[in-house]
Amino acid sequence: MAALLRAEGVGATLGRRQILSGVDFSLAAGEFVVVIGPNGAGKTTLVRRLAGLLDGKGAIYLGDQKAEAVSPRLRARKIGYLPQGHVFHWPLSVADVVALGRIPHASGAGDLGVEDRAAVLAALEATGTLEFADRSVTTLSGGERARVALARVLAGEPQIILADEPVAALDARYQFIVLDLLRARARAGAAVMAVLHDLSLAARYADRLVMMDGGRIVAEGSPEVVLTRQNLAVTFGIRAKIDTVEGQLIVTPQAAL
Ligand SMILES: Nc1ncnc2c1ncn2[C@@H]1O[C@H](COP(=O)(O)OP(=O)(O)OP(=O)(O)O)[C@@H](O)[C@H]1O
Repeated sequence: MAALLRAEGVGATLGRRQILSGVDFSLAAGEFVVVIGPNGAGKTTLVRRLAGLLDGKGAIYLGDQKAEAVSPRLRARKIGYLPQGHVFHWPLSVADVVALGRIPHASGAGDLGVEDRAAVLAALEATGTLEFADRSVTTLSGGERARVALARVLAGEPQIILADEPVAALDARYQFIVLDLLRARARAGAAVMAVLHDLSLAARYADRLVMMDGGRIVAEGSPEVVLTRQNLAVTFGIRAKIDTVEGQLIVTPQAAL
């Protein structure tokens, strides 16, 4: 299937450090790709580079157009970026925060139309945040805020979703709900990439896994191909038990090496 997002030989330098180098990556419509890697591997940097928030070597394409040739407004409509550990600084209501996700679609006056309101409501419902739609985001728990941040992204109905640790703050039930939601977006035709730390969840949800280390992609493919004892030892520095239970790969980290 044609890639909605493609990176060719991308790099990024932060401070004076080369953080990413020579990364080739693609994300097709209908695909759910999960990126894994140890702390400092460059996952967030890759997500930010793909989202157009960092410059660097290489090229990024949206469809067959270079990303920088696409207007910022259209880019914002196409790409939904969920940052890691998003912090809200303003005491806006949850409904208003989620409505911000419609800004790239707004008319000149910025008013919400019928479609906008429907998308906001659907995102609130899907993320279980409708029940506190009128509350200020600053009064919510960490997991509740994380779901509001996701709702804002979903409200924009982007073709491409780049989610950096979307379930890190969530309880076990909401981890499934949110990953089911992201997978459903992919099945409905979006191209979805998520960074996850839980390797069993990564295996369960990924159509394709991308393992990073030292700013590079070190393994890529099906969970069975990527999540080997050897790769987990070399890349994560862990000894792990790998089982298949009811067709699902389960990774149990056992010790740091
Ligand atoms: N502004 C900066 N200046 C120098 N180094 C930076 C800067 N920002 C990030 N880094 C470094 O770049 C490397 C990659 O960071 P990045 O946030 O992409 O890692 P990550 O894989 O997302 O890690 P984590 O799992 O901890 O979130 C890290 O070693 C980090 O310290």
